[in-house]
Amino acid sequence: MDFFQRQQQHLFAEQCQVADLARQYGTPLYVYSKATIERHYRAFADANKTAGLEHLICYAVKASSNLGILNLLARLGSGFDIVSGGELARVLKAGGDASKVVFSGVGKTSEEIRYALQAGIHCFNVESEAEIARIHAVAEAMQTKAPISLRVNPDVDAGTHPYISTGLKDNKFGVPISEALRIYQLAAQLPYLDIQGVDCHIGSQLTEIQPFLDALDRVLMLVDHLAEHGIVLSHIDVGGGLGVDYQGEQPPNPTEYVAALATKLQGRDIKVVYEPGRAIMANAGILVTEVEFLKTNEDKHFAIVDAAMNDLIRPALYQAWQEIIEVERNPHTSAQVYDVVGPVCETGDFLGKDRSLAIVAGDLLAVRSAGAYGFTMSSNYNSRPRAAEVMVDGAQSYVIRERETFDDLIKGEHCLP
Ligand SMILES: Cc1ncc(COP(=O)(O)O)c(C=O)c1O
Ligand SMILES: N[C@@H](CCCC[NH3+])C(=O)O
Repeated sequence: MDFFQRQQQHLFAEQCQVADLARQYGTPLYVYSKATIERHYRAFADANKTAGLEHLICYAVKASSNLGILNLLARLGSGFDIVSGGELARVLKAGGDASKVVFSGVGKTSEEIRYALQAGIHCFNVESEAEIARIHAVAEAMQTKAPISLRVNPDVDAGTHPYISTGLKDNKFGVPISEALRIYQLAAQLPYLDIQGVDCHIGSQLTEIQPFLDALDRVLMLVDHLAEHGIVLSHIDVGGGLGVDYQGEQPPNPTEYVAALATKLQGRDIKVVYEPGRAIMANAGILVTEVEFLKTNEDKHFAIVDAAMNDLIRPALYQAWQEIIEVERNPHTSAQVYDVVGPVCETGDFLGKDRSLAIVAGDLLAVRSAGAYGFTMSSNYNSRPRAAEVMVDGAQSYVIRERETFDDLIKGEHCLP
């Protein structure tokens, strides 16, 4: 039975053999499905059209920033949510439209602000008063107006992992919603700023709709309050955060999510901006790895694989659970419970614990739901070259990032003279 037949949710529609890809491109290997990315993006876009909402979908580049993926999304009409000058460079290189870019993040440098203004982005999502002053100063020096939204913190519990919750008052993101009117009034006085909207992102991997709706209620109250004070906004950025099924979670799908927001937005003449990352990419990608050795210490069985925490850090960092399955069923062995670990010198280097797998050395495993915050969070720790990335398109596959070589690892470094 092959990998795709075993996919219960048919996330990869292509009839392409993962084992063939692993043989062709080597492991560890990130494999993405073009059809799945397109389907997920269109689910957001179509739901907005159905609801009759004026909208802009700004894919969160941090989820997966490969040029091939950005290019695919740009061709579908997507905008982009960026958090650095580097992400803007990627978007532009991939053919993204700068006028559909929103720039989030608490620590934008003057250089990044200048670059974004030169490119002509849609909006800066401003996260503090100090940042307002900085953006204004850069815009003034360039004799231009900077489009801004204020990221407000509605103090809503997203009910997600504390490391990926962003909308509580003790998180570093945004300004307290109670301070927003004063800060908008301050910004309205500054001649080189152009107030466009309001922004709110309460966290990632949300599996319930209610926190989104609670946050939107608070933001809408602010929008009305601002209008009473003569500050009329042209968009509401609802952020990203829609969760996915890693381990049987049942988050609303993009259609249900957009429909629920739309009920609150009915009758309002305001554009909605979305910043989805995970919902588009997580279940459009897998990480393929080969079993190097099987090892038993006392009662514990380990499958030592050639991918590690440097390739996929989510299990180590957030105790995240991602399904691990055999790429091909091995008829010559029976299932055993393993910790699936990498070669990195850290006890926390695991991809999964207590997984029942029927494997021998040389077999291939696939870590599912690895398309978001997988490759983008990878590193060269332990001087390990980063994996290749491949896009599957029907029966075709394309390398969208080549595997790093040992030489790549030492480029730009110098011994002492
Ligand atoms: C400001 C902002 N927008 C969008 C996203 C994308 O979130 P997600 O991948 O959960 O959709 C994030 C990450 O949490 C974020 O911080
Ligand atoms: N990196 C996180 C999500 C962070 C979202 C960024 N604000 C994850 O893998 O779940």
